[in-house]
Amino acid sequence: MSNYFSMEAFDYNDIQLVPNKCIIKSRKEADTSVKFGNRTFKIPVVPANMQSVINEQLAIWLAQNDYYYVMHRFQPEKRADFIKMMHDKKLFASISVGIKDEEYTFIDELVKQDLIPEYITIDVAHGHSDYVIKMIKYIKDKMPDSFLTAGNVATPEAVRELENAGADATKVGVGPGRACITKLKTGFGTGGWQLAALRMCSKAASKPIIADGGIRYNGDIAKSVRFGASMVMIGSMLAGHEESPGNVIKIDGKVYKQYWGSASEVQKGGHHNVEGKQLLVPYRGSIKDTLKEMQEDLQSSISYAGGKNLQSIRLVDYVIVKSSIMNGDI
Ligand SMILES: NC(=O)C1=CN([C@@H]2O[C@H](COP(=O)(O)OP(=O)(O)OC[C@H]3O[C@@H](n4cnc5c(N)ncnc54)[C@H](OP(=O)(O)O)[C@@H]3O)[C@@H](O)[C@H]2O)C=CC1
Ligand SMILES: Nc1nc2c(ncn2[C@@H]2O[C@H](COP(=O)(O)O)[C@@H](O)[C@H]2O)c(=O)[nH]1
Repeated sequence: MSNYFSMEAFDYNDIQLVPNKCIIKSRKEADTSVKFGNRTFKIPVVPANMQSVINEQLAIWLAQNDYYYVMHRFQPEKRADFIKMMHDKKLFASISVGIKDEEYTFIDELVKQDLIPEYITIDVAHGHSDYVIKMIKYIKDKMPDSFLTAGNVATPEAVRELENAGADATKVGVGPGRACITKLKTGFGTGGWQLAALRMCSKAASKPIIADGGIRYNGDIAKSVRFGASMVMIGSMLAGHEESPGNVIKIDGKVYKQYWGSASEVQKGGHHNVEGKQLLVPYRGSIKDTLKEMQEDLQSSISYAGGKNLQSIRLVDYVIVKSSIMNGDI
């Protein structure tokens, strides 16, 4: 049993990273690329595998442009064709699965048809579970060459157990999401201390971690990297784009897009075990520009870290400033 009472609880708002002497002439020299599985991606950012964030068209564009993506699992019958379509285009396939009985049949069917995705993500709310461990073992047995991420979890114990079961990466974050009401409805999760949870989990991890949920500013990506993330999963900040699946809504001359949680009533089509809500996020133009801006801001972060690549961010000092980083600015 871990003792969390003595743990320092802090979140993205509570931390500032401490600059080091700059060693590059231009921020353009800073390398933001990250290896995840067998591939190298432009930035350590992945749009959330939610139906309000990603669709097939966006997945194709992301894969074509060296961004990591994870397709959602909410149209299960389309997943086999999706893998085939991506492979026909010579692109990598990255899908999500759940843990219900029919998912075992789905994995068997993929193996039978020789449709092996390069990346698989086991995506459930409470990933520290024997049923997730069983699914990890099943997938690694049937598809040993697929890079398997499992989540979501909140503790070092969970990270270790999923890694030991065979997961190639774990996804950390229970309840910090913008569309999340898990923290309110169940009293559990990493809402308000996601960054501290990430720190704790990454100390225990021997494989990559995806930090999932709670990113509100581009600088939070660098903070996630500092505290051990190899990848950062983002929902709300990537949901308001031209390419995003949500409907456009206009109110008083302002333009928004719908963003809904994967455990919301909208997604589930019913009101049992609802742990998510729908909200509006401001329309932000093309996702291409937002991803480019994230890359440029990360290049600046690397420069402030006094290095040339993401590794330099992992080594910087930090200060806990307890919700005062806005300094009255907003
Ligand atoms: N990151 C986060 O904080 C959260 C994310 N989500 C997202 O919502 C989507 C739906 O998630 P989920 O409901 O897990 O998917 P599923 O509906 O596939 O449920 C997962 C399975 O685990 C069982 N289960 C047992 N305990 C729990 C529990 N506490 N929470 C959820 N399932 C449990 C479920 O059975 P039964 O339904 O009968 O209980 C079901 O068989 C996913 O995309 C998930 O990532 C949802 C909540 C939190
Ligand atoms: N508790 C819930 N969490 C959810 C739900 N749908 C998605 N999610 C998680 O949120 C992140 C995205 O977070 P954001 O802060 O960037 O918006 C996503 O990747 C999931 O892990 C939900 O219905 N309930």
